[in-house]
Amino acid sequence: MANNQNNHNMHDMHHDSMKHTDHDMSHMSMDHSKMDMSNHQMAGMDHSMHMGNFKKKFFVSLILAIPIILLSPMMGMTLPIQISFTGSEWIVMILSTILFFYGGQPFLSGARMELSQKQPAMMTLIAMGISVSYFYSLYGFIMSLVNPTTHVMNFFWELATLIVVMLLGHWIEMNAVSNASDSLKKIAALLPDNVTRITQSGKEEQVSLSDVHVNDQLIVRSGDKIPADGTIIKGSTTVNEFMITGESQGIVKNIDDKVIGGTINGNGTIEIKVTGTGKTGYISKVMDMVQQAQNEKIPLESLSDKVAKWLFYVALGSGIISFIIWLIISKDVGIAFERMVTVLVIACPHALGLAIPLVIARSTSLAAQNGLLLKNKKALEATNHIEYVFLDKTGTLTQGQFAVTGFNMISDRLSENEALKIIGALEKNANHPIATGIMDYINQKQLTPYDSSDTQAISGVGVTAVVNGKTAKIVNEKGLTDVSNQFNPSIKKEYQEQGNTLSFLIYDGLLIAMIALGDTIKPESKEFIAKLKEQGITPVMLTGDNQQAADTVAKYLGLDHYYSELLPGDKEKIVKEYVNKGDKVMMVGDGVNDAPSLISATVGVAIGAGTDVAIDSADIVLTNSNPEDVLKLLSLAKHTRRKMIQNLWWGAGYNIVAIPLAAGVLAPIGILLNPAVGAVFMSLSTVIVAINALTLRIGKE
Ligand SMILES: Nc1ncnc2c1ncn2[C@@H]1O[C@H](COP(=O)(O)OP(=O)(O)OP(=O)(O)O)[C@@H](O)[C@H]1O
Ligand SMILES: [Cu+]
Ligand SMILES: [Mg+2]
Repeated sequence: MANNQNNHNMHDMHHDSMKHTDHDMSHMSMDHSKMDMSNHQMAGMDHSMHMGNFKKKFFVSLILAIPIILLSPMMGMTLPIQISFTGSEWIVMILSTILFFYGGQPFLSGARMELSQKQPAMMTLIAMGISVSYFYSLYGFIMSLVNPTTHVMNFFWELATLIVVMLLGHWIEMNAVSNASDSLKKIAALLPDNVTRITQSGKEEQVSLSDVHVNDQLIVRSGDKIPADGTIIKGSTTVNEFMITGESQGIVKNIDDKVIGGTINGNGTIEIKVTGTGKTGYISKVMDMVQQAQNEKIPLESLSDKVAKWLFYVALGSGIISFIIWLIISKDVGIAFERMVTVLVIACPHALGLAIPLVIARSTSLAAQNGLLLKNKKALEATNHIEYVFLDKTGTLTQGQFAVTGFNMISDRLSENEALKIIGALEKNANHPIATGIMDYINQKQLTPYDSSDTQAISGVGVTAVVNGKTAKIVNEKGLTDVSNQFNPSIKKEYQEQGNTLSFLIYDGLLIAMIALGDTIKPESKEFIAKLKEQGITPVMLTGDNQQAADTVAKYLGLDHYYSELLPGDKEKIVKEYVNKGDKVMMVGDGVNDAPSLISATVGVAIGAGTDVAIDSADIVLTNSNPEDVLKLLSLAKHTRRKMIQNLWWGAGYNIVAIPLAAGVLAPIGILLNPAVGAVFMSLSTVIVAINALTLRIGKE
């Protein structure tokens, strides 16, 4: 019901009418305690509260309107079922008065709100429309009582139909609004009420979800919804994470794998250890993000606000002008008033107020279902103008799952196993994908790493720590500046040609060993690069890895541009250079070393499996680790924009035709709308806008 002049406005209004009206809450399936959400976090909820309100008012008003219509003499027309008797005009007047105050109440208090904020808008227009009809009719009624021979027309029946149609229109519309933001609600309603917890003594107990805490152990049977975020401690299964990633295929999960509350457990029974529930849970965080995104304004929205404001004055002006002209032509105040009311009603910029928000609501929830989390609304808009996509290599274009492909001793000071134990000591606490690959290798050999202290990452180079009292380092070639011995370059040649990443162990200033690791390119990456190029977007790879490895990947993927051996600062510098030149740049990355450049880019996109820093720095998060989701993002951005512009036309542009029509320019050829028909037109434009928003899809290109 509120047009979105601004969000505060909306909220205030909701609270305002919440105090005054009773709500039908029965349709609300959401349990607040579960997710700990306030009204402000879920715009959709506010709307549905009003729906209850409009629905009831609509039906009551409809019942009141029937006798009014039947008992009213309709401007000379005689209906077959026309009834009137002595005193029946009193019934009409009394029922109309009730209808005006009861059915008109949402519009009247909405208008009061708008006026108190000095922002007259659609509620004011509607309120003016119904007030003019009511008070003029009342005046006509009194006049004909005083002097039965004067013929002052009243249009109580038109008032009645107008209010009924307006209530219906707003009810339908709220329905559409809440459908658009429905998928968020669906996510919230995902969690089961009761869960099975394992007590300390190993027994099973049923508890309600609100009593579950972090570190509790829960049993999730096959087919059940997973009630909280957690780590699997027993069993294995497949999980359907459709709600979060848009990917409907089950994902295999084993012990130590993470599961997300709200997703659906497939064929296995598992025990999980809870890592997050309620507010700390993943879904709750996602909803916060989405909500935040909906709270800022994009340029098209500010435009629609401005147009809506103008429309108010245009409507008021046209209303007054048509009143004057019709008064001159017809010399009948009643007819002139009727024209004015029709103009006021038809111009209600209702559809306009909803044009953009509805598309945004639909677009954000569509995005969430497809594994694209928009942390920032402007980012989606900016995505439309992207010229360059900068891509991190490791973890973005490649799997980021390293396997050791070779291990060569350079010095014979230490044994192979000793060298590996030192490497293990360095890598066991590191979180780089290389570290994970190396640890797998060491574990396979069943070696126990030494203890280490003072572990420190050398960004873009490697790791250093103190092991057995001496300084140990694992570094790439950049880190080989101060070693006392040399190595024969022929040992690295073959590995390098195959695009391996090479790391060297330095212990106590001596170069000890070389370890080569290979990563695999994601199968989707090649097509992704090709499609970006097709769309005229230039892909550029930015990597901290060595030149050879970068070159191999670039050649394979058909990338014409790449930068290698970059330190985190270098990535940011390159991004900034382009941005400062005025280029629109999207950065896609996952690692710690991508975070600064994600912030600097026009649009920063983090790959979901990435590090928290990357996710925090990004504008958009892809929950799947599939780079092709960038294409979905581009498509969504394009379609969203298209729908917004279409909706602006439906919401505002239709007035170009409707206002003159309502004012009666076609009266000479016999077309004259009455206020209720005007209200139908205004509702129609809103419904069109809503349907248009709901049909937003992500394209295939
Ligand atoms: N824990 C580590 N163990 C061994 N080498 C490391 C480690 N961390 C970083 N390095 C070395 O530093 C290089 C750059 O790392 P950095 O994290 O900056 O980039 P990256 O993530 O590997 O590549 P990309 O930028 O494509 O994601 C790596 O290629 C590797 O040679
Ligand atoms: Cu309206
Ligand atoms: Mg990286």
